Amino acid sequence: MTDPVTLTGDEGRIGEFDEKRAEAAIRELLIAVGEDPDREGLLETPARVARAYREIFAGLYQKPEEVLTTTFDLGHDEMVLVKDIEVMSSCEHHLVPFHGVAHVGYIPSTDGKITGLSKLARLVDVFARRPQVQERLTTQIADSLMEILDPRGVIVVIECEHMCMTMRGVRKPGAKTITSAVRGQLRDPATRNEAMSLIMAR
Ligand SMILES: Nc1nc2c(ncn2[C@@H]2O[C@H](COP(=O)(O)OP(=O)(O)OP(=O)(O)O)[C@@H](O)[C@H]2O)c(=O)[nH]1
Ligand SMILES: [Zn+2]
Repeated sequence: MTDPVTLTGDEGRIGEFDEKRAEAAIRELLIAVGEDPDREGLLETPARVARAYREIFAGLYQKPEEVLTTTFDLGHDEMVLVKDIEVMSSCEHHLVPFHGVAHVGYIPSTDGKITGLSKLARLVDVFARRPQVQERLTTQIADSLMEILDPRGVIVVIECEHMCMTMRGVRKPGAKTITSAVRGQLRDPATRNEAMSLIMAR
């Protein structure tokens, strides 16, 4: 078993993942849906699901500044854009997945402070691995980049399919939700259009 981790979400809450409590809750849920948690196939399920949730919500215990630690002063002052970063998140209304891709771009600060490309994908994970709505996921990525890298502009575009709209409820597989957040110089229509055409190019 992994050690308990301290909860350091951006809302400043303090706590840790309570594996025993999660396990008991899953057992209760199985009983509530009319299953028998003591039948052989389900014996390990509460513990397994608890461990799965710990992983799925791991972003609750990470701070964005912890993943954006590697920065370089390269003096590069043009746009940097990483496209098609896989997003795997959980809808906070139904606790089922929504998944798709994120495109994250920024124009570095005037002194050219940039970060490692993989760190942008790690930043997406920090916020995706929490109970989320797509709009908040999008703005949290944009705002934390602005705060930590002090860039001249940021653009975040996310395209996702929500399982709560496919496996239940309205049942519309294939429907995609697109959200965007632009900050700083990327609000300028010409710069924003340049970024959007790079994002849309296949
Ligand atoms: N804005 C937004 N809505 C979301 C997101 N994920 C799920 N939802 C929506 O949250 C809403 C919750 O609506 P409710 O009426 O409270 O729940 P419900 O009865 O399960 O709704 P249905 O999904 O329409 O069956 C639904 O319309 C979902 O499609 C998201 O990331 N952003
Ligand atoms: Zn949902």
